[in-house]
Amino acid sequence: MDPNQRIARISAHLNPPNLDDQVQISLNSLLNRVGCRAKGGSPGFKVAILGAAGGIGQPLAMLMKMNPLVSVLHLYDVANAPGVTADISHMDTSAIVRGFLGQSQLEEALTGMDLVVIPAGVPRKPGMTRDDLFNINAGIVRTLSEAIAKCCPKAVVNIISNPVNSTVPIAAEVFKKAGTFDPKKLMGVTMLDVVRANTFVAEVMSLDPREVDVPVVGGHAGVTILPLLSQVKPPCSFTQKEIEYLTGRIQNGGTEVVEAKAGAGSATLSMAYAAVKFADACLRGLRGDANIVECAFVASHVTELPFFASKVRLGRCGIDEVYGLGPLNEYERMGLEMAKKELSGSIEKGITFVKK
Ligand SMILES: NC(=O)c1ccc[n+]([C@@H]2O[C@H](COP(=O)([O-])OP(=O)(O)OC[C@H]3O[C@@H](n4cnc5c(N)ncnc54)[C@H](O)[C@@H]3O)[C@@H](O)[C@H]2O)c1
Ligand SMILES: O=C(O)C[C@H](O)C(=O)O
Repeated sequence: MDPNQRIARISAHLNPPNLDDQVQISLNSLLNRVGCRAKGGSPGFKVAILGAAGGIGQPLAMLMKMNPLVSVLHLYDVANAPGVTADISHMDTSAIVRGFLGQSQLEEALTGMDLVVIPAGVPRKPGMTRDDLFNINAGIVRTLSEAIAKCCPKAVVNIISNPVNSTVPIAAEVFKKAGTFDPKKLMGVTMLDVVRANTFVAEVMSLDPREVDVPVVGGHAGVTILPLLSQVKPPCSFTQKEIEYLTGRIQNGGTEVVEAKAGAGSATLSMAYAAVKFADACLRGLRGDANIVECAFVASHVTELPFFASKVRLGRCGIDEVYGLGPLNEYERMGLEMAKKELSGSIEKGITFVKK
């Protein structure tokens, strides 16, 4: 198709001829006011990465710069943000990149953002649990969330910093205090568990990992990571030995990388890949694409706990629907009880940290 014809077709889609200008403007301002994106809004999204100079932040920034849905990319860190920004900004893709260094530039980094991705914080070393990171990362996530509440309260927020089972409740509590909490906008990123589960199941079943879809629910630490192998697509039948091997490997995927890196940090490259996969799903949802379904750790009524990871449908306002768990087998029901027990303490710890 001739490029001019293509532009005309796209703009007709963004601005349907049956809406007169005044109606379109009112619709846009109404949707903006409730924190949703309108048809006819900017074709690109503004994305900030907080912790952009870190092990995850750098490859994540590179992959986001390659994403055609991103028009503006803000890279914030307390160290080395200018260097990473200069480097990434030379890539010949369309997103405009700006760097922000240190607390004094945090508010500028956040103003006007549609999506904020947070990989700021310290990673594990061998022998540590994710909860051992709480003392340092809880404060970092609280500070960053306070700035989000002030500067871009309608942004979708993707939290990567560990322990996710506590940092998401921390962010929620900060937003509640500020009066800006919208459960549709806050998501803990558990996509790496799904990415790992797809890979390991594909290995066992000799499938192409791109064709495998494993729901992983619960949370993001040890036994709270609950792969639902009875719901794998395409349908697979596993032996009990395979189920135990796969469940253990998926739950310990993070530790496998921490030990292999032997003190040099935790998963960064696979995490950047997973973070971009999830961020891209959020952006496609904001754009209005249909049927965008991914797993994430979110405010939830799926169990008695206030937060839980399950499949969610992403849309123009963030999360449009949180799905239930579907039918579980006996092994998964036992796993669910163990997951809930541990999750409950981690969620409470996050909430108490902000309330105290
Ligand atoms: N959700 C997941 O699946 C998942 C996967 C891997 C890692 N993680 C977590 O992501 C976090 C980051 O891991 P990493 O390997 O990139 O660590 P890293 O140490 O390589 O990078 C962290 C970055 O955060 C920056 N930072 C520290 N304090 C900050 C602040 N107050 N504001 C902004 N930036 C700040 C640091 O300067 C650094 O550049 C860790 O907590 C890790 O456990 C989560
Ligand atoms: O394991 C870690 O500490 C990092 C991350 O949560 C992971 O799952 O790789």
